[in-house]
Amino acid sequence: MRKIEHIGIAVKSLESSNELFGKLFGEAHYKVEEVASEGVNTSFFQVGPNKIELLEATKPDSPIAKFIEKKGEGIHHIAYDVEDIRAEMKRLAAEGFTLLNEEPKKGADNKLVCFLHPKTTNGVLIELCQEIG
Ligand SMILES: CC[C@@H](C(=O)O)C(=O)SCCNC(=O)CCNC(=O)[C@H](O)C(C)(C)COP(=O)(O)OP(=O)(O)OC[C@H]1O[C@@H](n2cnc3c(N)ncnc32)[C@H](O)[C@@H]1OP(=O)(O)O
Ligand SMILES: [Co+2]
Repeated sequence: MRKIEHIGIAVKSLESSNELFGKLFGEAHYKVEEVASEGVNTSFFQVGPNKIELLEATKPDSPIAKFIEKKGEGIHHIAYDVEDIRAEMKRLAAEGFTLLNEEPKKGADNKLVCFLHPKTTNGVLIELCQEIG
């Protein structure tokens, strides 16, 4: 893993959170993207070298809707940039981590992604991201 690619934050309303985080960071989000396969609307902020992803549920069975119902709004996952996602998935599976998808899937912002079950990572949902070249 090379660096943190983004931190994902679950929010109830993308519109009001875009305003809030825009004020916080002193700069507006640079992108909004729906990822229908995940049941989410996302927006992205660049804060110096760091990227923040806000996530709003688009359907009741979205992971974000379920997370907010149980834990409320807040940090939902940490995503790490990897060079070769398939190699990293193979390495982590061999180390005993539970992968939530067997094949990389299309994420937001031009990435292939894979998630690790938080039960195997001390309660933190981890996302692997590889830039689609
Ligand atoms: C926009 C695309 C992409 C990107 O490009 O960046 C994204 O970031 S998409 C983000 C949304 N997608 C996902 O989160 C996909 C991966 N998540 C899942 O597959 C599921 O959410 C899950 C982690 C397997 C949990 O699903 P499920 O078992 O159906 O839900 P429960 O609500 O029953 O939770 C079980 C258990 O897990 C705990 N949990 C759930 N989410 C998280 C989390 N984000 N961080 C930490 N823990 C989490 C939940 O609290 C339950 O624990 P217990 O109550 O103790 O059993
Ligand atoms: Co993410």
